[in-house]
Formats: sequence, C-alpha cells, structure tokens
Amino acid sequence: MGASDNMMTGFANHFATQAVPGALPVGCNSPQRVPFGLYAEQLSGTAFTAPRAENRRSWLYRLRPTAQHGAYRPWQGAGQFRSAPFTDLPPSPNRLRWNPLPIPTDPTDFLDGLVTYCGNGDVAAGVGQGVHLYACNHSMHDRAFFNADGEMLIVPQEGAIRMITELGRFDVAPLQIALIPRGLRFRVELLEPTARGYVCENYGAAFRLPDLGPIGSNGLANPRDFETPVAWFEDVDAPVDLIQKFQGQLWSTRLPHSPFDVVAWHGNLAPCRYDLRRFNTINTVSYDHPDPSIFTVLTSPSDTPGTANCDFVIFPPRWMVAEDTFRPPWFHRNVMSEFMGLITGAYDAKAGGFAPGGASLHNQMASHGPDRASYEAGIIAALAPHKIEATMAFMFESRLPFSPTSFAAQAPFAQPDYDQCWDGFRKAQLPTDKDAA
Ligand SMILES: O=C(O)Cc1cc(O)ccc1O
Ligand SMILES: [Fe+2]
Repeated sequence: MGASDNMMTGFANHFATQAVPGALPVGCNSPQRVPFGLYAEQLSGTAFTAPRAENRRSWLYRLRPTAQHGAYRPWQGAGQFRSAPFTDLPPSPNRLRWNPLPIPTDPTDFLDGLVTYCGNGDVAAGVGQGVHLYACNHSMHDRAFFNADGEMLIVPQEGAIRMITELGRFDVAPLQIALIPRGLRFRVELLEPTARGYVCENYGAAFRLPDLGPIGSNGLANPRDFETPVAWFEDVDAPVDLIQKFQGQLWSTRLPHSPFDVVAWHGNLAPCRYDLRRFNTINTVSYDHPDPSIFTVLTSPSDTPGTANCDFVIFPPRWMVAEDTFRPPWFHRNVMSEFMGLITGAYDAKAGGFAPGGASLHNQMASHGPDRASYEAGIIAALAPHKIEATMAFMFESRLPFSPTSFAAQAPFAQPDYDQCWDGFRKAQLPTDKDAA
C-alpha cells in the first residue's frame, strides 16, 4: 500500500479513525479503561475555552503515554533553523532575492536541511512566523521532530516526501502542500534522492480557509479537497531521538520506542494535504488586475480583522482575459510584507532572476512590481485571451515586516544586484507646449 491511499476529506473536519478495530472509544473521550490498555491523550491546538468555531483538539489513543520520557537537553543540530525575533541584523527596507537553495552533498535530512531565511513577530508572543527553505538528500532515521512554537506549512518544490505523523502518514509532492499542527510529532522520508521546498512556520493563529464574501459559498480552495490521513502506527521498540523546538531553541530526548504509536484518534486537529492544482482560481473577466488576495489559499488571522498574520497566496495557471489592462502585477508599495517562492515555471512579474527554488522578499512599503523586461512586454502584449501555464508561484504575506537572518542576507546564493531589474525605465513624456499648440 502507498502511504497516501487512505485519506479522509474536509478541512478541519471532526474525524474519527482507528487502525485496529475496536481501538477507538465510543461515546466518550476518556473511559476508565481504554480498549486494549491504550492510553488516551488530548492534544490541544487552541485554548480549552476558545470559541467553538475556533476550537481545535484531538484525542489520541496510543501504546504508551507521551508523558513517559526523560528530560529534554539542548540539541545542537539543525544549526540554520532559527526563530524570531531576529535581531542579528537591523530589519532591512531593501528588496532581496535569492537564487535556488543549493541541494547539499553531505548526508542531510529534512531537519538538518532547514535554513531560515527570515521571520517576524516573536515565538514567545505567539505572533508572526519563521520562513524557511529545506534542501535534503536523506530521510529522517531514528529521529522525530515536533514544533512547540508553531504549525508548519510545508510547500515542496522538488522531490516528493512522505510525512510520517502521529495521526497517520501521507505523501506530498511538488504542487501539493502539507499542514502540520503545532506540537504534532513527525518525521520526513524522501521518496526521491533529493528534496527541496519552503516552510512557513506559523507562530500565530492556525491557518484556516479565508472567508469568501461576495464570491459565495464555493471557490478558491474548496474544503473537500483537503485530505487527512487515517490512523496508522508503528509498533517499534528501538531508540528514537525526539527533537522539539521550544521558544526558539532545539531540545532532544531519547525515547526507547517509536513516538508514532497512535492506534486510533478522533478530533479536528490533524495534519492535512492539499493539491494546489485543485484551487478554483477566480479573477477578472472584464478589466484591471485584482489584488492578489483573490488567490488566498489559507489565512492565519491576526487580532485586526482583515489584516493577516500570514496569508498563503498562490499564483496558479489561469486564463488572462482582461481588456485594456496591463496584465502582469502592477507596481505597488504594500503595507503588508511579501515573501515569495516559486515552485515551478516562470512568474509573470519577473522575466528573469526568480527561479524555482529561489525566493524574494519585499518588505512593508518597498517599491516593487514588474521588472523592466516584464513591464515592456506587458505594455505591448496583444490582449487576446492568454493562458498562463505550467507555473506555480506563492507568497507568504504578513502584516509584520520580515527580518532576514544574517545567514540568508550573506548567503552566496543571495542576489546582490536585485535592484537592477528595475533599472532603466524611460521617463514618461508629458506633452510640451508645442504639442498643445
Ligand atoms: O509582488 C508580487 O509579485 C505579488 C503580487 C502579485 C500581484 O498580482 C499583485 C500584487 C502583488 O503584491
Ligand atoms: Fe507585491
């Protein structure tokens, strides 16, 4: 069986699943004796008292209680995996862009291969996010990870990966995403020799589907296209290093057995997968270029309505039909801050320099938009219906400016000449008095 065969559908549904018949208690969460002597454990994703519509939690029934572990000790691995606040550099108003993150040649697993590019907010305040790329060539062996600091939105760019989680296992390939709840233990296995991708580590309110307003009751990412694995466990009594990130520091403890020992579970806090090709893209059929919020897949709200801690936005294949319109993204200065990545193909605002596996950062109020070549092509393009094909760019857009890590700012794959893509625009020519005469 492939690890992806058995998935349940719906975003944050109340699921119930058991890998062994009779393992899941019926009618109560915490019976005096759980079937087969399993241990019941509640995993909370929101405060107990969060409003019902927000409340996320699951009940896990496992071979041993997770409480049975020794002390965590500081762990020195994954040296480029960092957390906000980033104070190593002053936050920069400069536009930044990176070439693709190199794939390592030394044995490197997902955790070793995480490189933090930037972030904002503060893990302690539960606000903001860390933005990372991963590049790896090994599966995680004898090692599992959980993130006490936030949920992880994983965006593979190259190489399919298998997510082994406490609540089940599933495969994620480029053009799909995985969302791993805060605190959930997982390991990443490679299904191809190498893998690379992006991660938004969300310290804030959990990602959810955006409201649709006048769009109506369907469209954008439809809830039924999110998939959650059925219960799956491994009964392995061999040592495993369980690593966690807690308040920005990595810690580890050794367990004598696999932490993936959940035989049954129920609840609405669970990992999920979504195929970006299922996105129902909505756009203009008359004129002008709508704001990119029309492409929001998931949003992590902040305390200010409509002003996200993070929006996950994609730029998928789509028909462009707007009349009398400059069709690529316009020039703009945004009160929100924009980190972009490219999964495949080309992005319509950048004729060159923004490659799959690369990244760009346009912070609050940074002037940006089409590079000169894209601009010049855009103003003379024939405005027949045109399909943008074979591409998938995305943006993590945040109300908080992103501070780059010094590693990312100084990386050999950073592009020191990014500003030059906007050089050489000709000055507009106003009519002279002579023209008017
Ligand atoms: O800057 C970018 O490329 C992202 C973006 C795309 C778009 O179509 C409109 C605004 C915007 O910020
Ligand atoms: Fe932008």
